[in-house]
Amino acid sequence: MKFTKMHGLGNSYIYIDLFKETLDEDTLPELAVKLADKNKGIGSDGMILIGPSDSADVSMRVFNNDGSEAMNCGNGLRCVAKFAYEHNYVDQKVFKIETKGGLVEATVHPDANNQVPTVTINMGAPRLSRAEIPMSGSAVDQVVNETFVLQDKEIKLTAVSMGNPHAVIFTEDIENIPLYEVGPALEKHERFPEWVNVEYVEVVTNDELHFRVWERGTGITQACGTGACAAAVASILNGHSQRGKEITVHLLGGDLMITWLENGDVLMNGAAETIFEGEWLL
Ligand SMILES: N[C@@H](CCC[C@H](N)C(=O)O)C(=O)O
Repeated sequence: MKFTKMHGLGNSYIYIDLFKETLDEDTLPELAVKLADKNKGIGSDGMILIGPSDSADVSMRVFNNDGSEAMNCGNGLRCVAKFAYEHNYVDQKVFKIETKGGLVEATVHPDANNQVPTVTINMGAPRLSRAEIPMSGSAVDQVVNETFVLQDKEIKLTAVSMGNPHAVIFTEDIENIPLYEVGPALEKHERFPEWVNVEYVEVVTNDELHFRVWERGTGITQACGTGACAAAVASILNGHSQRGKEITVHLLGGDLMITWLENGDVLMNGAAETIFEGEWLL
């Protein structure tokens, strides 16, 4: 089986091209775990499948490195867009990608050699009600700076779905956050029936945020694209940032530019890189 390892700001996945490869559905979770293993596999944050779609130009499926399947992946979308354009699976610079969390629109920005260093994804509108996150409690309510008791301590969180669930916690000191304790405890908390990605955000200015993530099904990663979108939306919902204005999110692996447009959609712009291609022999 041929594969390509790609990353978006250090958030790396093993990409399999289902235009060429055939995989048995039952083996996918186990394959993701094996490929992602840094000692016995290739090493990555998970596995992403790129394939044909009935409703869009290409499709993306995402598996975390614990084998769980996610509905969406922002860094993965930019890499899928780059891959699809560079492999001529699309012939336009603007095209649609199907995810389990819905359809998104990709715009690639190719260089003079027709290679794609950066991509903008229109992620669609964030989903903000508890039912859409999902999170227990009154279905229609939004969760903005809500007090949450976690292991007898109070934290304040804002919940945002970008097709996948995020819990955003604001901090005044990003270098001293209890991510290793709060991340796993909140990720699998019973109030999030599908579990949750956990983000800490420090507001630098109204258009600049520092960001750290504990990803559902993976743990700490260098970057999370949907998480950066959720952080920008949460910053606006909490009155720290402005709608319609680009926000630079500083992640461990680099920067993403996020804009929550007045029409409701969220734009994410950032890098996508190919690391290497290879053949999986096991
Ligand atoms: N790294 C991703 C998100 C991957 C899925 C996530 N861990 C989940 O389970 O929802 C991104 O860049 O958005």
